[in-house]
Amino acid sequence: MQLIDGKAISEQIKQEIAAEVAEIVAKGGKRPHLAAILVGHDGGSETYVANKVKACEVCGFKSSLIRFEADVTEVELLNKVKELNADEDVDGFIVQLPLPKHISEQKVIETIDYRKDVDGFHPINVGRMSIGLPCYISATPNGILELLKRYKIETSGKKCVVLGRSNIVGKPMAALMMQKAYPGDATVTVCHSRSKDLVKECQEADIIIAALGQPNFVKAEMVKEGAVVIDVGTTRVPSDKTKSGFKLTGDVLFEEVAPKCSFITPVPGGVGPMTIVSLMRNTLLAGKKEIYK
Ligand SMILES: Nc1nc(=O)c2c([nH]1)NC[C@@H]1CN(c3ccc(C(=O)N[C@@H](CCC(=O)O)C(=O)O)cc3)C=[N+]21
Ligand SMILES: [Mg+2]
Repeated sequence: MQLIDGKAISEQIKQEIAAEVAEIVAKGGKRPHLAAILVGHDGGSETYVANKVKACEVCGFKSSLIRFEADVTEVELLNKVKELNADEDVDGFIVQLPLPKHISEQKVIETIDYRKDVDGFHPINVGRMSIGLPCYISATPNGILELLKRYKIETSGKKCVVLGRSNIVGKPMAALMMQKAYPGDATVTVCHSRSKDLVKECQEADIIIAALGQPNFVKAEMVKEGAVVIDVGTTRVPSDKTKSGFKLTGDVLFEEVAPKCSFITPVPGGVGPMTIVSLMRNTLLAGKKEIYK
């Protein structure tokens, strides 16, 4: 069994990005600038956004954090999005999800200029991704592709089961794993809460990508000997054993599943850090205007 070290790879990629930024700046080019909008004080969102700001520092990016209280109106938030769309200094920006119930996430995403949508959530980027055109690919699926690549994991002709059908992970992940490329060329099955034979599908899978948000959902009996297991889950489960009072828990019952795997990602230290690094890479592309002018 080989542990996929997302943390180590993410550190390596950040150094690669930092070197490229240093070169750009030395030649008189512009330092990439990522802005993030954070609404409310959700613990998970606070941590993820703080990690993004830290990663910007390591990569040599400029970063701006814009905060709103949870009772911000949709109009106020949309106005800030429009302001960032028009701000020539900002190369890319994200609005951290989830948003409070009174705000339409879809409306916010569609208001972001797709040329600055470094999350890759705008329908133009999603559409371009699904037909293989240059675009911003959403960070978590892209981070997973990078892990498969760096560990030289074979995907062509493999049976890949994606658990979960969210717009930000499950759907794009399935589209990417079936594309004519490496990583890709897999036979993809998507399972979700209404699937009838989820256990059987998993048992037949060469690659399982678990993105349901249900802690410890994937058990040993669901996994074939020698399978590759990618765990996207990051649920904060209460725990009295940690200082923070919670334990970050994946969708895979790691202790039980790991011995059966050829490769597995841990939580934390697997997909999460790669998600952040993918966002950094998209921001670098935005700064260089490589995808859209
Ligand atoms: N607009 C938007 N873009 C996102 O990309 C986005 C989002 N909203 N909302 C929530 C999800 C989740 N997500 C994670 C980012 C980093 C870690 C991460 O850094 N995880 C660390 C540990 C973090 C910790 O200590 O809690 C790890 O797994 O090792 C996890 C999850 C981005 N998302
Ligand atoms: Mg789901």
